[in-house]
Amino acid sequence: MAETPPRALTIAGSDSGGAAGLEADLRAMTACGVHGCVAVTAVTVQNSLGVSGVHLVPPETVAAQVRAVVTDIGVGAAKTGMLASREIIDAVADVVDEVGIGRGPGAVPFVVDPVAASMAGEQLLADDAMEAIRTRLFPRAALATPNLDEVRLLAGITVTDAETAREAARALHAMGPRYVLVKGGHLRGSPEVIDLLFDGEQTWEFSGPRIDTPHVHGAGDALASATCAALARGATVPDAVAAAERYIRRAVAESYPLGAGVGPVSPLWAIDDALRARE
Ligand SMILES: Nc1ncnc2c1ncn2[C@@H]1O[C@H](COP(=O)(O)OP(=O)(O)O)[C@@H](O)[C@H]1O
Ligand SMILES: Cc1ncc(COP(=O)(O)OP(=O)(O)O)c(N)n1
Repeated sequence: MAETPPRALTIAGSDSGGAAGLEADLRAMTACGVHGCVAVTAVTVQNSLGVSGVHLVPPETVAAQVRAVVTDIGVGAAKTGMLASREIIDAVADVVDEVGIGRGPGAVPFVVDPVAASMAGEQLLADDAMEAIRTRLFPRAALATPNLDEVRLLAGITVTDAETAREAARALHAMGPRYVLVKGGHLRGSPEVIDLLFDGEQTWEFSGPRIDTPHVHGAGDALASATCAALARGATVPDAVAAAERYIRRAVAESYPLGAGVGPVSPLWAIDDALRARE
């Protein structure tokens, strides 16, 4: 019998196409050496062409899943993905306080990925829920990981270059997260992708050439989950983000077509490496 591995929890929606959402989260956590647990918030009807339906899980069921996982299995870190509604965000904020996820003494780190829209622009978060992310989740977060569309919705800042990215990181940090990672994937004209981590004083820049692929579905989910996994293994936030950045670059480089639209990044690229080595 093997030892129990580190555990992490994703509080997220399901993507029937298996590219983003909790399906991407679990694959990324597995690839990063962590047993992933799930609190499902919503079932989406989704494929490579977009989202055509959303069915919400009752808020009390979302909270009950978190309680069931943490009180029995225990987790070293948790993350959010699609939270869908204000009511679910309120239930999550309450239950993470109850079970010791967040910022109190001895609390396990909480990564808030403020998922607001799908890659095709379909809304994944109700209009009145943005304010709840700002006021109820950000103050509990060790790390917030907005993409540039979410930066605009949350902070009202359109990022076009390094200076506006720094301005956005400062504005978002003032809303409460201990660290903010402004993800640069959506700055499509730029030959480099630059992600900026900020803790209120220090800035870390993670940059690399933009990989030429249209298939980036699930990139943000995999990045936040790899960070959450590294936190569950005991890394600091800057070290966890650095490890996740190395991981996501390779996942984007190994992305593949799937269906007629946008295909996924490859969270399990290390398995492909292992299989190739065995051939
Ligand atoms: N074309 C790309 N080349 C290299 N890295 C990328 C590319 N697209 C995305 N990434 C990486 O994936 C991360 C998440 O992608 P992004 O599109 O910014 O967020 P989301 O998937 O949440 O919309 C980026 O911050 C970046 O590190
Ligand atoms: C169920 C579900 N959750 C999250 C997303 C968004 O995924 P993300 O990796 O943040 O971004 P895109 O891949 O959509 O750019 C989703 N589509 N579905």
